Amino acid sequence: MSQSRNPEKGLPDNADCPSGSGGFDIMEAEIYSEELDVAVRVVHLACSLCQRVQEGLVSASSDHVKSKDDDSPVTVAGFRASSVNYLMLLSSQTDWSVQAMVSWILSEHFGSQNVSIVAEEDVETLSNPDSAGLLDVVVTTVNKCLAEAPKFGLKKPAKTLGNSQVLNAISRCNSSGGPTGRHWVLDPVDGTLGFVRGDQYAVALALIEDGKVIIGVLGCPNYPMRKEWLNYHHEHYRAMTESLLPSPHSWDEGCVMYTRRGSGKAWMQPLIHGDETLEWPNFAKSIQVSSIDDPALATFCEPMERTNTNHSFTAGLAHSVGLRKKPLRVYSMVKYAAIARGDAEIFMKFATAGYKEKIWDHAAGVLIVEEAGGVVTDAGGRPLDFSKGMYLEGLDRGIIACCGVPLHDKIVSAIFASWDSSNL
Ligand SMILES: Nc1ncnc2c1ncn2[C@@H]1O[C@H](COP(=O)(O)O)[C@@H](OP(=O)(O)O)[C@H]1O
Ligand SMILES: [Mg+2]
Repeated sequence: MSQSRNPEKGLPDNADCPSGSGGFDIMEAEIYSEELDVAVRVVHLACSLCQRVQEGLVSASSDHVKSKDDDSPVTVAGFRASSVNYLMLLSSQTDWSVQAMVSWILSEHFGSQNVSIVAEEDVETLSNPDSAGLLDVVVTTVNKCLAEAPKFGLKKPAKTLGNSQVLNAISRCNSSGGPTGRHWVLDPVDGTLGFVRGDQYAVALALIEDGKVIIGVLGCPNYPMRKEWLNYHHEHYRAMTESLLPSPHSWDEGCVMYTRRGSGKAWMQPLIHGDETLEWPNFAKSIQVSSIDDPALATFCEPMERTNTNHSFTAGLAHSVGLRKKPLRVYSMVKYAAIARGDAEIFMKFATAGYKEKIWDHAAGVLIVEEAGGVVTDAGGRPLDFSKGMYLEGLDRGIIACCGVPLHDKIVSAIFASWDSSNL
């Protein structure tokens, strides 16, 4: 789907939602409206935190972030090998900071006794006395971020948070989910490698109730304005967009996508910049999956890293169903965002046998694709089961997200026909 946007402001110029309803019909909007409102705002705030850190990372590496031929972890020209660890450390700090901030906001808003959070990061390393320096950085980052909360329509703390409050906020995210009750599911920074490389990454927040995903919110801070730019490494599209667009921020302005189960709608909002404030629903625009069902015209996307999926198996599947375009390799849940926005038609992931997919890597993206009109199943054609705790237990081989049933059927049939002869 092509987006017509105002390049001056980076906003859709035909924003098409009724104000005050988050984009949904007024009646519908009342169901889970408070949860959706807070979730969208807190993901915007998290994106702003991540952007600030990522900008620092990219400039610190003075435009010399290189990927090795084998796509193994990033190396930075001018830094010794330990700088890889340094970048990963910065990324972990961001994970903890986002997790603490989201946990604090949700607990303040809904009451900590009512909030169960399943999230990626645990608190062990950070609470170790050897990590005092690390904890200081996280506490400072969280407080700086929370000071900006009112710009996003959220309450900031009366006093800056201390170490123990930040550690408590992180450790409250220790729920393991399950088949009953309400559980928030958070991936504070999904796509760690994309994040440290200044490339695509996502902040993902979902609400699961009685095993079903009810709300999905996906922040994609580097989602490019034109779908072709998803193909380019950040340095390339940054240089390109900087020369084409008036604002230096335009290249990476990103968006937040959100939906509510059963609404049959999904929405995308631009991120705010500088002194702007987040006004609900802030130029939200309805998004829809692509209507392409001819494999020859379809684009499929998959993880960038070959450790996370089997690129040669998907290449074989692509060939057998008649996909002709080069795969779009993108870090993180931005792949689900690309399907929901109609920028790609198929997402396939086949992790190595034994790898257990985590619910926080999929919950928000799956619901957004489904409500935008798409289909998501495992490789056997069954819906993903979010009711079994932190893993997608029972997942059959891999994950297939498609813009519609015809392409999905073709892929699932091709998997059926080729699986036994594959080495998987
Ligand atoms: N060996 C593996 N196989 C499959 N997926 C893996 C994996 N190791 C990590 N992942 C997951 O893949 C996610 C990244 O997705 P992608 O490859 O699509 O960019 C990681 O999220 P994090 O980066 O949040 O840890 C992680 O959850
Ligand atoms: Mg992840």
